[in-house]
Amino acid sequence: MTVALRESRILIVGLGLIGGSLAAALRQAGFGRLDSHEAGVGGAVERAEILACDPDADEIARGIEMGLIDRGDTRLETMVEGATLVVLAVPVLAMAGVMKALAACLDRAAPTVVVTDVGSTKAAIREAAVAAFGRMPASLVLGHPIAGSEKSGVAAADPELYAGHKVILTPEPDTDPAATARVRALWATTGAEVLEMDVARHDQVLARTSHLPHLLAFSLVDTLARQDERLEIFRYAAGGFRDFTRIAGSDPVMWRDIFIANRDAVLASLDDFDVGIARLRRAVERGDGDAMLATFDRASHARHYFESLLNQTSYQAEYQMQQHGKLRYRVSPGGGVIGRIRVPGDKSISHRSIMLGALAEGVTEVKGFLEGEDSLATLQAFREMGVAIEGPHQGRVTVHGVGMQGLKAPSGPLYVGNAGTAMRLFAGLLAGQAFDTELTGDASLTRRPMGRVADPLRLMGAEIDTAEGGRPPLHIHGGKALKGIRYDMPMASAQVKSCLLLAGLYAEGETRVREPAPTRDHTERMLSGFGYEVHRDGDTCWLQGGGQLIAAPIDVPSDVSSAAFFLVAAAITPGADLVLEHVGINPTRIGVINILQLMGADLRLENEHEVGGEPVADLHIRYAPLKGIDIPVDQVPLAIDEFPSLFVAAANAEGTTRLRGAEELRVKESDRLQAMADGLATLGVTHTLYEDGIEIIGGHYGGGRIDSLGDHRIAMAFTVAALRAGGEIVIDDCANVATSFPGFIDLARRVGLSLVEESSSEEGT
Ligand SMILES: O=C(O)C1=C[C@@H](OP(=O)(O)O)[C@@H](O)[C@H](O)C1
Ligand SMILES: C=C(OP(=O)(O)O)C(=O)O
Repeated sequence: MTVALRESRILIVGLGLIGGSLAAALRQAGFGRLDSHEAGVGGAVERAEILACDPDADEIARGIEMGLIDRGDTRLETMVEGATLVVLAVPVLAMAGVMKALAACLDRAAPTVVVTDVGSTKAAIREAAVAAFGRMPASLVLGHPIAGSEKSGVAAADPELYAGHKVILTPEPDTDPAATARVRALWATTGAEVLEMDVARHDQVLARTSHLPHLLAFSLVDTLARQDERLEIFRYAAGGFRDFTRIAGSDPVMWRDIFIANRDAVLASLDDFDVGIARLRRAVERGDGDAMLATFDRASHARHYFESLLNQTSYQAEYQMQQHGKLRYRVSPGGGVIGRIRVPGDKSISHRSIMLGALAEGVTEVKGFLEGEDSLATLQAFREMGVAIEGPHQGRVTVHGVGMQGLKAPSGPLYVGNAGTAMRLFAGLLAGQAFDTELTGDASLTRRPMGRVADPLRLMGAEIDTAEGGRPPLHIHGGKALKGIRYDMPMASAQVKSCLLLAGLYAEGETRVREPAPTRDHTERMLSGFGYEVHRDGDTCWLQGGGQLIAAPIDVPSDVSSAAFFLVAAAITPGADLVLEHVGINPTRIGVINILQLMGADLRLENEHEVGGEPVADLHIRYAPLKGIDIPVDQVPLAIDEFPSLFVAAANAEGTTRLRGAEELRVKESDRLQAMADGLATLGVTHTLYEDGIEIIGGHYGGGRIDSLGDHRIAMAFTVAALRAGGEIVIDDCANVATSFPGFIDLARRVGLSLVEESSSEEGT
């Protein structure tokens, strides 16, 4: 928790860009302004002050002139007296001298003085502190604001320099927590986000993410400049050069110091870089396009992932937000549904293809992989754990399996965006690893229940921390010996079942899961396809831990959950005649087909065959009037993701459609019962909402504006509803359609819907 900044006198030692910007940010936040009274809690009257000490008297004069500091001096001993917080903002190599000087005059400071620094490397500064003070003082909290600019000097001070940036503090085990809290308060006041890590980790992380890129930028610019003495070449330098080398304009002295101070960690990161660049060099030499593509591809995905991590949103959605603000669909009423289309690959199977491929011995070739954000998040997470994955390229992915024990600890949290499947299956798989992991997701996923997996995993011996109410993030402690359990699932969930089976691979003995109703069995099928024995007897499946997976090719069928939107579109539109090719018709997934047929849809399965252990067919649907039905309760888990579109079918059926026993819909990407009920109400569809279901009376309905709540399936369901609406339907917050159905808009237009995508920043908001 961050406490408020209560210092009465802050002394900044070293008034350059970093120290000056700190003063500017504090001033901007109101600290030490004439009209403010931060000093002292209980009514002290003195105004808080910012003082500076710098060897350059001109810098101090400029600082005073700019209103950043109250006064300053070139001698430390005259300034320390009365300071409550001292910030050392001198170059890294000057730190040792300053620490010594400080140690000599600290008795003049307030008894509770806290000292911190801003140095970019920490081990060398800790050494300097120990040399100066004889040990690390409990009131010295080392820190590093990760912000900077290629400019230098107090004249370039920027009050916004730290806003939204990270500041890493590296307290020691015996650092006074109250001192840490005060340094936190200092940085929080500048608008920075304050984190803590240990010194060694800080130096490694910074060597890779900051020091190495600076070294490369300095080197590249220098190499090119030397080759062309008149610098003629820079006349032709385009954006790529500018983007890559901006940081080569940074302060040379500061960077010299950093490379001296963080020598070992920088050399280690340079060694890694050498290996990578040598590999690329060989690929270029040999004209090995595949190798180049594999590298560029991994890098490009990693870059997008990095972006999304920063923004904590799924990556296409994030890109979309950056470019256009929030995405909205504007769907004209009417339209036809005619043609022959193929929807993208199955999301559930795509997730699993990467997971099992990564843990297998050998290389798994996947085709038909869903290039949606959910399954891409799974793919990226395995890259983070050291698995080489090529692609995806038009649905083809090559996973170089590392074996059951071959995953490496990721260097940070694994961010799985919007994907519940990824988080829950990962929980099981990661519980069995030797290393710790943290699983995070976007705002929607962070609201979803994870106790359903954490609780049974704990029974197996896993150690998992969740946020309040069993919500993400999940902290999974590695190195725990798991034991097989017999588990009666309280809800019909394939995610929970799959999570436990994956943990069971790492558990001693047998892991048995009983499901209250059949749920999708892709995990079991794929495990069998990878040579791992999975048994089933009635409602229970089980496996023995300790086996291994052998890579096998995977052909991912089209996703019946995506096909569902077009099945419903055709089912409700007079004159419709549509073929959906190569759709997965696994018996645990065909609830939507069964329900539509019960409602009277003219829906036939053609060209049925099997690919890689999963049945597929072309689905041929023509318009026929629908009638309301009571949805058989045994169909609910088999159609769990298809209800948003089925509700639209119900709104177009004659009579009443009743659904009960579907309380699971309340814990999906949104509360889908509520979200659909609200949208149907907007369109004027008569319905009654229950805790576990809904009754919908079919009939005519109008247009309106719908909030999809960022739920992909709500957005697509109401798009389809427009085919029979009396007016235009506008749907907000649609970017997450890309999580499961990239290209939805194009296919919708291709079959005959009329819609445009627009951003909420455009006219007519
Ligand atoms: O195992 C899977 O791939 C899935 C299982 C279902 O979730 P539950 O297990 O929570 O029902 C489903 O809603 C989800 O889209 C995918
Ligand atoms: C519920 C869904 O997915 P997940 O649980 O993986 O987020 C879905 O795709 O409808």
